[in-house]
Amino acid sequence: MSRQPLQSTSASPGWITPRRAADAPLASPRSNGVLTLADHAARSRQELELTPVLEEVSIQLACRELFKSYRKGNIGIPVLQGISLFVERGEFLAIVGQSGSGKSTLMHLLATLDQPDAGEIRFDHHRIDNIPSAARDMLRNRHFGMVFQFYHLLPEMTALENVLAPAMIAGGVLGYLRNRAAYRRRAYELLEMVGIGHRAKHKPRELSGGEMQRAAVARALMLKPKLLFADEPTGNLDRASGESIMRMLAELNDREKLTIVMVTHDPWIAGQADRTVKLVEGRIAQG
Ligand SMILES: Nc1ncnc2c1ncn2[C@@H]1O[C@H](COP(=O)(O)OP(=O)(O)OP(=O)(O)O)[C@@H](O)[C@H]1O
Repeated sequence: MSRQPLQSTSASPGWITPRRAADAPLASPRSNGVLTLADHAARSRQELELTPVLEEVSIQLACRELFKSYRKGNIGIPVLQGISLFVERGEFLAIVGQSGSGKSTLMHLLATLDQPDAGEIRFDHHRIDNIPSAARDMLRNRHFGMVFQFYHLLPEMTALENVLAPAMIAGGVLGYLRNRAAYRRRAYELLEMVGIGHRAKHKPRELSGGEMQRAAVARALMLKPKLLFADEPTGNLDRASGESIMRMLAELNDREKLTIVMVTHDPWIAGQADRTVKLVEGRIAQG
């Protein structure tokens, strides 16, 4: 993929602030000392000027020198030890490594489900590791799709309702009700697209593993994400179901140019991606 220089006028994504970042005073704390979302966006722009390596427009997600430890009593268990990587727009990246090497931890940080101890993460050139948790929630809801090994579908909801859930969260009850017909149409279309339209009214316990993962993919696509994170998406499936989920992801990447970051320990699954990054004991393996 060709790289182009950054256009520093790139628009601020809607999840940061309804105000344009360029309009905000540069990183000025409010009188009560609390930074607003606009301040965070502006600060990101300031820092951007100091970090040319992350400025290329083709780079959608990047992290630099990420460290993460877990605490067990008084003992810190280092898991990530200085991870730097980037993901280009439209790229399909696989993160591989042995069990315990830190793959899921890294993906959780990149997807803002957890925060690093040190280092930075940028999405569309904006810092996302240090923004308030409400902004992180909004970012995930509006711009990230997530697919997990164990599906994480809500058990009391039908497949259709699970697919609709991100729209309900994004718009609140009123927003959802206002656009209910359009949302339901899209949810049905997505269930058809992933091949389980006939299971729309079924609850997760009435679906096979492969069907649950298809419903999870449809849910992840509901709000047209810019980036899809998939953590061992085939890890709980038999070979045939796993291959068909992978064909679906590869097609989304090919046709829709959807950026995908996938964690897997399976070499065949990783082979479906454009590029592979290998973790060894919390570091990126060289070569
Ligand atoms: N919440 C936690 N508290 C303490 N330790 C944790 C926690 N989550 C993960 N770990 C530890 O961090 C290390 C990395 O875990 P992680 O799940 O990121 O590895 P992984 O490469 O995804 O492994 P797998 O392929 O088995 O899922 C492991 O040693 C794990 O035990």
